[in-house]
Amino acid sequence: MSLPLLSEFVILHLGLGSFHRAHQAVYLQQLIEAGDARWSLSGANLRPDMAELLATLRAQDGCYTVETVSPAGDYRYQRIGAIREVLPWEPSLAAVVARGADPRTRIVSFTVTEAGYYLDPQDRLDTGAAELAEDLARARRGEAGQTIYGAVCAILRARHDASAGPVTLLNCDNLRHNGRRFRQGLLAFIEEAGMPALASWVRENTTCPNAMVDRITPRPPPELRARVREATGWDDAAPVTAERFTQWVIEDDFIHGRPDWARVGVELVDSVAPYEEAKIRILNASHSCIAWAGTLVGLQYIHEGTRTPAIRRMAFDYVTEDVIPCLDTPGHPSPVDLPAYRDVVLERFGNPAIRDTNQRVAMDGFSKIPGFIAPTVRERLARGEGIAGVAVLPALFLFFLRRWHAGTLPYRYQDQGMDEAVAHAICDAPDPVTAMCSDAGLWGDVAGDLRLVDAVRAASERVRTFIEEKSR
Ligand SMILES: NC(=O)c1ccc[n+]([C@@H]2O[C@H](COP(=O)([O-])OP(=O)(O)OC[C@H]3O[C@@H](n4cnc5c(N)ncnc54)[C@H](O)[C@@H]3O)[C@@H](O)[C@H]2O)c1
Ligand SMILES: OC[C@@H](O)C(O)[C@H](O)CO
Repeated sequence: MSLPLLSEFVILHLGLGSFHRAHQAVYLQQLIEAGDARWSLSGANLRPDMAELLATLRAQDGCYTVETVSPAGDYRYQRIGAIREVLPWEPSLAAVVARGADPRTRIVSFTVTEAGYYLDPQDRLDTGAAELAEDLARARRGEAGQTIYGAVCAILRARHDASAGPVTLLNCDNLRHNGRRFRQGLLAFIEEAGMPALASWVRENTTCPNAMVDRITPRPPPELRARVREATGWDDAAPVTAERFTQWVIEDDFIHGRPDWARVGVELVDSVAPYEEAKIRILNASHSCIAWAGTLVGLQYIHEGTRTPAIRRMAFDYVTEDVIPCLDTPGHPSPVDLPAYRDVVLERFGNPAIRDTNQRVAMDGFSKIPGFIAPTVRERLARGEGIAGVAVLPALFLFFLRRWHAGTLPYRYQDQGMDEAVAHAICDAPDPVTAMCSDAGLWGDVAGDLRLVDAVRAASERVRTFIEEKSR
């Protein structure tokens, strides 16, 4: 297959959702505008869920507008042309594999959501998941798959066969130790597919830096197109909108070169751990807290919940009482000013111009509880400390889940990590609190711990009172 020339070096990105276009593509655009055009992006989706958007982007030569809005309500518009190639989706992923095996491709990056990694709390690959089982069967037949592992496995096999050289695999999802854990899952997938020689090659010829990514990027609302047209004169059919704030911290472990991202504000560090812990536990977990609580009292947007004192208090207390003492200890002070970080995060959430929906942020609770919330419970219990602050979050989720179970949520709840039979069984149990707190998929080694059960039960009373007061 002949492929068009993109640039000297290429980043192949898998998962062309809103976030990639508002974050990684913007950094590369800024670098290009600063005069360094050695790198460009090729973008693709592993699933057929964005066919229309991909077609639109192709029709626009990969160009689109990013709208950003500051907490003070200042709007700015930037045209992005860094995605120089948009690969159409096809079941074989042939063009994706070919681009991945192109020697110019030095980085394969991806955003496939937290639920796209199929790792259990012990970081074992959940080979029982239907999509993964299908992809393993495809890999054994020499075909590409539609999970990140099935796709990257096919790319690496083609790259190995073509002697195309080493490649960095860069995870841009909200996942703790996202590079290391992806690598663990990938190697397990390749071994399970019966390709030990490829696994050895991957160990030697790839790196997977951990990275922390941050920019609140809501689903593009219908009115965005008109706003962009009004502001820029361009009738862009694929714009995105995001907050002005942006951050990308990456461990500097690239095996075959990288863009000079430091020129445009990317932080290249030795260890991303303190940044990702602060982000996941303070930003992402509080975000879910506000989305679940807001939904329970009939709110539609994140800023509305953040500006509701009782909801803000739940998030503030959770961070202040339970998270900060975990992340900033006398032996290991955090390089992040955590109270200031908390305050900035709450200010960002309160931005009314972002209009981020509770529906988007509430999703994937069955992946977010183990990833964002359970570590705080585990660490505090191990140290004999109380968990009253953090217990409010699963208590909110349980009320939320029971609304889903009863069919009374105001929107469709999406949760790729949820086994619906398990979720219904939790809600139908004589004691749903005990049932939820005993779920090993949510809580790992603290599942069933009576201190967790008691704390969530007490927190549930606080949540019940909150809902009753708000509905009076
Ligand atoms: N939106 C944000 O504010 C934000 C900020 C930081 C990080 N992120 C990360 O980016 C992810 C995507 O966010 P978005 O706003 O682009 O969402 P989106 O809905 O616009 O796009 C989701 C993308 O993930 C793909 N995908 C979903 N499940 C998959 C799976 N199981 N396997 C393979 N591909 C899958 C979809 O095809 C699509 O390309 C988030 O889940 C998060 O990890 C998002
Ligand atoms: O908490 C939901 C996330 O998608 C969030 O918007 C993002 O992580 C902010 O960077």
